Amino acid sequence: MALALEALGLGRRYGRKWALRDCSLSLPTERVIGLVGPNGAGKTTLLSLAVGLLRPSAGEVRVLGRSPRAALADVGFVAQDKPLYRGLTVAETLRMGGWLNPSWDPVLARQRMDRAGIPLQQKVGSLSGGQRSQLALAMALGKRPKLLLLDEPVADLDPLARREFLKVLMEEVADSGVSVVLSSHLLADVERTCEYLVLMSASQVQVADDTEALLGHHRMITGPRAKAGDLLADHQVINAEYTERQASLLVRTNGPITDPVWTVRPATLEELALAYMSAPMTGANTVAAPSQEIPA
Ligand SMILES: Nc1ncnc2c1ncn2[C@@H]1O[C@H](COP(=O)(O)OP(=O)(O)OP(=O)(O)O)[C@@H](O)[C@H]1O
Repeated sequence: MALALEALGLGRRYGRKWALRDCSLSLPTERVIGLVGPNGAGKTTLLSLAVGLLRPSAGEVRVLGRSPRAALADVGFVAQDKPLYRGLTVAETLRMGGWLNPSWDPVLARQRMDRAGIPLQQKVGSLSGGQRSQLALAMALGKRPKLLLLDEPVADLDPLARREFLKVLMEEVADSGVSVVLSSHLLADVERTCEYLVLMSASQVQVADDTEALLGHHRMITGPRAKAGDLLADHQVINAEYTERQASLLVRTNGPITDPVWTVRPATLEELALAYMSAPMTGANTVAAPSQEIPA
């Protein structure tokens, strides 16, 4: 089966600055995939390359096994700024969705508006930011796409609307098998919704894997700072924090940690994301283990 999104050495440069570099990814279908990273990490750039709004400066991206242009009819995209015609009513906007998309599902799009309590006769220009987001999402879902790319779709929804929207997304994945890639800064939402995670920072993908597998491979470890060197030798330390006597380390384990001086517990997704996002980079898509020296 074709992948939802495949990138090979993908990069995009503005002048001399790389917005995205050395990005190689194989994202599976029929999942909700979270794209997480700090401001300026390259998330929007990756999504824009995937829908053909940007051309790569290096490498290649394929969407549903095709070029972005060839896959466009099967891709729903909601851009961060959710562009809509302010002079149209909600009903006119939905009708336009029908004219533009052969696979348009008017019932689904209208249901989304009903569930969000948005009147069909209201002008788009007079909707609140959150209501405009709901409409943009209804337009993307109404297209009945095979792949939905959503750039911070829930950022300006209230908590109830956010929960409702994420529930709808998960239902859509279960019912229609749509694949979803969504960027978000809201780690709690990502933890609840996403079965697969792509962590980005400094214009590079740092790690991409099943959320469960990622959580299974990482541990939070605390113990005596003086013994931290032993761990650095055997496991990949993603992030380390030290007090005078104590070390708190997030590690990617290479096996069980049996030394009783260490307190070992599973990492939360938030700890994992923050650790990778703040880890220094050594090269393409790799995470540097911190220096083998324990800072004084
Ligand atoms: N049109 C542009 N011209 C020059 N630099 C750009 C342009 N668009 C993006 N960049 C730069 O590329 C880098 C990646 O930006 P991008 O918008 O992809 O980040 P992001 O992860 O989506 O950030 P955010 O979470 O803030 O939306 C940033 O350093 C940004 O300043």
